Amino acid sequence: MMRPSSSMANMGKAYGNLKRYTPSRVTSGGSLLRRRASSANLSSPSRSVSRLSRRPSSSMSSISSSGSSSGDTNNNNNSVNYTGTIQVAVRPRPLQSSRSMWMINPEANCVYNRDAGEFFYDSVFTPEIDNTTVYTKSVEPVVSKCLEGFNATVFAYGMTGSGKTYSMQGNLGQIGLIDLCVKQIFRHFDITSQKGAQNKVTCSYLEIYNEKLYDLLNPETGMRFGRLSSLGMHSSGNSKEALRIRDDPLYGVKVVGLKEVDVSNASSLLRVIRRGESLRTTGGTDYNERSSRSHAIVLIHLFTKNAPDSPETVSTLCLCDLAGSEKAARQLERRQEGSYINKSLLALGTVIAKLSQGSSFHIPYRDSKLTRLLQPSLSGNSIISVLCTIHLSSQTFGETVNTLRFASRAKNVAYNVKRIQNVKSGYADKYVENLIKENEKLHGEIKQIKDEQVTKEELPSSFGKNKEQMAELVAENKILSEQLEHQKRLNEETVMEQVMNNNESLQKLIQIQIQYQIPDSRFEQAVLGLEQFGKTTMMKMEEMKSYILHLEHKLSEKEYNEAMKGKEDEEVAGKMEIEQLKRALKSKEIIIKALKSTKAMREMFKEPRQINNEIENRAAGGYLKTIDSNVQVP
Ligand SMILES: Nc1ncnc2c1ncn2[C@@H]1O[C@H](COP(=O)(O)OP(=O)(O)OP(=O)(O)O)[C@@H](O)[C@H]1O
Repeated sequence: MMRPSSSMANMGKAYGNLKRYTPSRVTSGGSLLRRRASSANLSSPSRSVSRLSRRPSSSMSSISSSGSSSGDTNNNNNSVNYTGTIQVAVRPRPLQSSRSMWMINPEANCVYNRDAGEFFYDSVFTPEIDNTTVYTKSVEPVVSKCLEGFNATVFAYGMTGSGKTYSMQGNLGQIGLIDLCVKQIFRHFDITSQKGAQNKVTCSYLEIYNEKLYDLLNPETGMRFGRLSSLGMHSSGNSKEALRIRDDPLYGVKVVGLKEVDVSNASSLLRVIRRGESLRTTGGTDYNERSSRSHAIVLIHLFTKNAPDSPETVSTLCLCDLAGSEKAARQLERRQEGSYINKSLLALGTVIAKLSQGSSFHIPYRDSKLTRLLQPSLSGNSIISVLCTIHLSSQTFGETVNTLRFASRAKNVAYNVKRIQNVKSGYADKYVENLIKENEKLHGEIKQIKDEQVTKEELPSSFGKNKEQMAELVAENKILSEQLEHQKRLNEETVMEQVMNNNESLQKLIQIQIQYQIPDSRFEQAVLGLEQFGKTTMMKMEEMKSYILHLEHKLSEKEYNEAMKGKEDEEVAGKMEIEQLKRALKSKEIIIKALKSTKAMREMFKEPRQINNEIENRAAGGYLKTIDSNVQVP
């Protein structure tokens, strides 16, 4: 925790008393380069100048006195450039107690803390300063430039409860910066219209709530929102219609369907803005009873023609009251909102940091809706003034340091704004030409998306179906193969049955032969054939045993059951098959038994035959020899 030094004990009273400074650790010098992205203003004609621009020297950083204008390099006499860096002002909110951790010196435009160091800006205000003073010093010059035809952006940045809304919107006793802008614009137009100028003003108002864009001037969503609000459901924001952002060939970024209201004077513009403000999402937090839960952006479009035949100047004044960064709130809804707010502010911080470093790499504008919307302004196509509001208490030390660092980085971001005047000839053509191109591009994109959808939706699904069918076929094929195999075995079984019958007959014959001791070579051959058959049968039985095991195993397998799903009949058939095979095995065991007995009989038969042979050999000499030599014992 930071501890104020004794010399700082009375710092609350010491605003403006800081006399000596050391070089800032935080405030960067003016040697930074940054690459200007191809840019276009949110609601003004595209100015896609892409070049490296060096941060102007300090003398150039004041718009009112030193902003430099130079002739446009594209030889368009109607185009003028304005170069500078973001103007940064710091405004502390008055402290409840008299103790402050910070020293403020408005003469030196410095904020100081012993631990955090010194921070220098274009303007540093004391806490008691009013909105009008803030306006005169840091906003009025920007609006003046906007009235000359340059795009301008003013935004308030700071932690929750630090005074952003108080500054931008004001309160009952304090006129806000937005109102002061409106007054300045119409004061100027009143004067110029008396000199024959034609002016037109339109206004849009939107908020970014939980990373969604809502039109604060849309009566439909407004009414719906109002009704829900009266029911105490306003803060969900889900009922409101979210708007989309899209790239625009002419304006760089465009909010699709955002209402643009024509206003003829200051009071009607202020009425419109009040209406939008009333619809903005707010809620109570630990730091602020009426905390803004969204980033609110007012867009005032100015169209000026100094004479009926002179070109029209178009510029946009973008006024943003950002939601404040905050620590995790107790309430779930506040926490969720806070997380969106913090993420978008982080994205803004990252973009500002990259721009201030002169990064020529990718600037992550698309990381949040806020940076996406502010892209045309931040990418150098708008004069920017940032009002950073801070707390001076010790509890908010970390947040204050973060805000001051953000402010220091913003100070280094340069812009090179081009004023374009709508010359009758050429501009309209260019506009139409751009629209045609955009239209063609969109057609192409739609076609591509459709094609992709066809590919995504049809091919994979048909492929999926094929895959399913394939799996089914494989399973069916397996089942059919098994059935075929089964049939073959059944056939073999039938054959074997016949053989068994034959065997029985043969056995009978053998018995007769043994009984009557009839020497006959046919018996010999028959016995040998039976032996051979027995061997084959044994082999087949082994095969069948393993086949039965295989089938039983398969039946227990999940995959097999899956394939058999819905085919209970087949499952029953499988079981029957096993039963049949078991029966066949039993029969074959009987055959083997029979064959064994046949063999035994043969042995028995052989002995008397040998005896007989010997007798007969002796008697008839070699008769059976010929027969024996023909017999091949396996
Ligand atoms: N400079 C100031 N002078 C007097 N009162 C102030 C000042 N700044 C802020 N306040 C008061 O502090 C309270 C919070 O201010 P405000 O609502 O403007 O904060 P905020 O930064 O907009 O907060 P959030 O981000 O939560 O919306 C308000 O009651 C406001 O009147």
